Amino acid sequence: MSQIDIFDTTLRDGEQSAGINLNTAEKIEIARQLERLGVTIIESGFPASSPGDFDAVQRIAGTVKNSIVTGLARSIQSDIDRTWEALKGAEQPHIHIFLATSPIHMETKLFKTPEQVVELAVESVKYARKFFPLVQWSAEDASRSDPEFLAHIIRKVIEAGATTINLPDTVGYATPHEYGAMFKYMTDNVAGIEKVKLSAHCHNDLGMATANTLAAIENGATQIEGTINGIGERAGNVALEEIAVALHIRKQIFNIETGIKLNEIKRTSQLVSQLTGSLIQPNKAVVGKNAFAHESGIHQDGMLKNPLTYEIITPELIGDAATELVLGKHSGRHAFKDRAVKMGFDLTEEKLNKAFVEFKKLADSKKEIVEADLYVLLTDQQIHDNETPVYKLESVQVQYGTANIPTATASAYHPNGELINEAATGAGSVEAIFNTLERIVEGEVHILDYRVTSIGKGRDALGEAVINMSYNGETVTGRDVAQDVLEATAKAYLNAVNRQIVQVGKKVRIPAI
Ligand SMILES: CC(=O)SCCNC(=O)CCNC(=O)[C@H](O)C(C)(C)COP(=O)(O)OP(=O)(O)OC[C@H]1O[C@@H](n2cnc3c(N)ncnc32)[C@H](O)[C@@H]1OP(=O)(O)O
Ligand SMILES: CC(C)C(=O)C(=O)O
Repeated sequence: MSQIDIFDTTLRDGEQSAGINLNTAEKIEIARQLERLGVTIIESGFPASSPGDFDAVQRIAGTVKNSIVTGLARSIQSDIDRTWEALKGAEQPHIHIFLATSPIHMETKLFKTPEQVVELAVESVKYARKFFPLVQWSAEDASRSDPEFLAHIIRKVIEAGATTINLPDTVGYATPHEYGAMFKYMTDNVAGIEKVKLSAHCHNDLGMATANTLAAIENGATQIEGTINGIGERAGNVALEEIAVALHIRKQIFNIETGIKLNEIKRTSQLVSQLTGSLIQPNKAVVGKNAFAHESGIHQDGMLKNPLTYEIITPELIGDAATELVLGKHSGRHAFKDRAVKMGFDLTEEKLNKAFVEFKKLADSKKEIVEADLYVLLTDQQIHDNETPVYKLESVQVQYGTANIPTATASAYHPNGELINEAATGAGSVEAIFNTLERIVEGEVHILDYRVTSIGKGRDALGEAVINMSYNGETVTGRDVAQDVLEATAKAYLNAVNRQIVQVGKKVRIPAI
């Protein structure tokens, strides 16, 4: 198995993302985690660009011991001098010098002829080698450069002392075939290229950064540059976690070792997201919130029977929590039953089926069913006894306005099967409901306690009502949930009454909720 180097540029190209600005302390924290992750090189900034970047690069070089620390510089002596100032205390001083080689950049940005560009590249590499044992030279916009010219300038900078040659797809323009072909062309046509490291640096403008990087590896790249979570200029850089995991999962194809501690990936990703304030899209490969979440019934059934049916990466591999079978409208009975059993419910098939029907109804109106929702649903099934007739709420309606007296109307089936309609007023909507239901229910009710809370998070969280009452001299508690707290209140009221009726009917004690 051969080894490739991982060059992390989260703190340089990653920080070039619009809206990201890390201070020195944050950069040091990320650098320490990158070191733990096992990256070979940390590009910690562009020392000549600002005093803040200079400070961060210098301090990271003094802190990190197990990864090489580098800084970016233009092909300008003062940039190189500044980088040396920042990095001279590093264990293995390394500089990254770049110069554009594509016609469009040379002509319209640098205003230089190809010959002038070669001369400048050679001069700057020679100058840098006076100080730095390790000099990486990047041909900015390599993928839009003329291959013959690129091969020529690479020969010259290798002669001048470059120890790494980087061929960036600066604007994310190349296709995997083209990018791989460029590496092959350089390996075939530049004598001595095997003596230096050959690096890939891909941007994601067309969503091909990962594929391009893998194509470079297949065609001779020995170093990969990228960022954590794929942050970076415009659409970002290649996400290093994707490369590391792809090389691991498909090792039969690549036969490559990266030195990355895969189980540090999740932690690194979260730290970078937190400190940069750059959120990770939920469906992001490897580190997205949904990367290990299975929502549909057929997938969940497969996962329960054999996880390999739908899971090519385990969350444990990258240091993430366990796989999640998210219960929602696409879930099936197998996943539902599995969760009920894990939650400690031991229901008959019939009751599970009934709960499943209720679950599907609820899932139609709620994005995600959380355990608290399930708890209520399954508990209801556990206590519900079809043989004892009970009260059943048909409908409830409340009229409320600051200028009106709150009035509730309700219809409910009496245990004898009769549909009863009643209305009453109250000091508020809840009292109006209580007063209305008191007219429907036979017997004496005294409300002892009442509370409402929300179940789950977000706007579509369910409302839960819990009512503790004395009914016909016995203390009972009723609980229910609904999208609306007033509906939950009416149901909880009748549930409390029904629990007493069922207890009396069965002559058994039902445990308190
Ligand atoms: C592909 C990449 O990601 S390259 C890295 C990009 N990163 C950054 O630019 C972040 C940090 N940059 C900065 O803080 C500033 O741009 C600085 C401090 C580096 C330079 O600022 P300024 O001196 O005001 O120049 P400005 O950024 O406006 O223009 C860049 C100049 O560098 C020149 N230049 C660009 N690349 C190179 C290079 N590799 N070598 C030499 N000169 C270069 C440009 O031609 C332009 O020169 P000009 O002023 O003669 O026209
Ligand atoms: C400086 C170089 C390597 C770069 O960031 C790019 O070309 O994208």
